[in-house]
Amino acid sequence: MASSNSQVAVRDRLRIAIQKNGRLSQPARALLGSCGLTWRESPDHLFCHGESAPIDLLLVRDDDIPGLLESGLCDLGIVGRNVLSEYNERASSTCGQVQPSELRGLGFGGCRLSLAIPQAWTWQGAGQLQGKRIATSYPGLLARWLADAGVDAEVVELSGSVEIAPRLGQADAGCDLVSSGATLSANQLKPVEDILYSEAVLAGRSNSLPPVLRDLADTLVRRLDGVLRIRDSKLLLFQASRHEVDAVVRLLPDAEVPTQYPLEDGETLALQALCHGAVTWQRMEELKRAGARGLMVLPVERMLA
Ligand SMILES: Nc1ncnc2c1ncn2[C@@H]1O[C@H](COP(=O)(O)OP(=O)(O)OP(=O)(O)O)[C@@H](O)[C@H]1O
Ligand SMILES: O=P(O)(O)OC[C@H]1O[C@H](OP(=O)(O)OP(=O)(O)O)[C@H](O)[C@@H]1O
Ligand SMILES: [Mg+2]
Repeated sequence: MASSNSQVAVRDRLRIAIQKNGRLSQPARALLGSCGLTWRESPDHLFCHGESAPIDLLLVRDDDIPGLLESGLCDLGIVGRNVLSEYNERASSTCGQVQPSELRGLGFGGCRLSLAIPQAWTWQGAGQLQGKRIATSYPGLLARWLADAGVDAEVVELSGSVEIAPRLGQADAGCDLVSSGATLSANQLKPVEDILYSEAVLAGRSNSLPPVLRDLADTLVRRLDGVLRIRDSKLLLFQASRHEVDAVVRLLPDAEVPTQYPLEDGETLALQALCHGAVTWQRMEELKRAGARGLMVLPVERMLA
């Protein structure tokens, strides 16, 4: 994609690209929404004007996001690590501008890029692939893995339905995304090596934005950090006698240091702790046995560090 740094210089609104239709579309929108962003809705359009902040949304094919970032037409993007890594793997062999990099893992869209062989084969290691044909939509990442393993194999590039290639005789093995493994087993394949662990990531060109856009991007990333940090967090409120507090706090290794207030009797403390792990009924009962009283578990809506 051609360079367009001049367009970056004149823009004063941040642009963030997300997938238009697909697995990452809704979770990406929801995540940005929980950062306080709203847009003028236009379901059939590819550009949504930001209302709550000068941050506009671009709705595109996920494969196009790294290129939009590299060209400067877009400032941030939400895309699978698999797509970003493949783009950078290919770009590194051609050289060019500042490549987009991963700024944050976002905790959804989890899957693996795995090498899969016919179920009838017994896996004996990478050497078994010497001289074989491997179908994939990720030729850059696969070629890198093969080179690292010292294996000379033919990479057969397909844009989709990779799992059917061995059945059709188009390839001997495949390399594709795996989540439940159902698609592989439906095609009589089995995963033998994981090449990449992927999830949706926030991507951008760090340190290359003009000041106005960088301030907007920094604000958004700070909000995002707050949202990600509390996503599975709960606020625990309880009381405990002074001599039992240590025993209760030992049961909260995933909590931040609790805030403590002495009550009037001088013996009881009121405590509040931000807990980052699951607070199940069983866990509450253990806390109660250790001396916690009046336990309350509250959702955390927002947090700004
Ligand atoms: N089975 C899966 N389970 C979980 N996440 C997946 C799975 N398959 C893909 N993903 C993740 O979701 C991303 C988007 O997948 P999707 O199938 O919607 O992409 P696509 O068909 O390439 O869409 P587009 O039309 O935008 O090009 C993938 O790049 C990957 O990061
Ligand atoms: O391990 P599983 O849970 O079966 O998931 C893996 C499948 O999911 C993705 O395909 P998708 O369903 O998105 O179809 P597409 O590649 O044609 O878009 C991926 O390309 C695999 O084929
Ligand atoms: Mg795609």
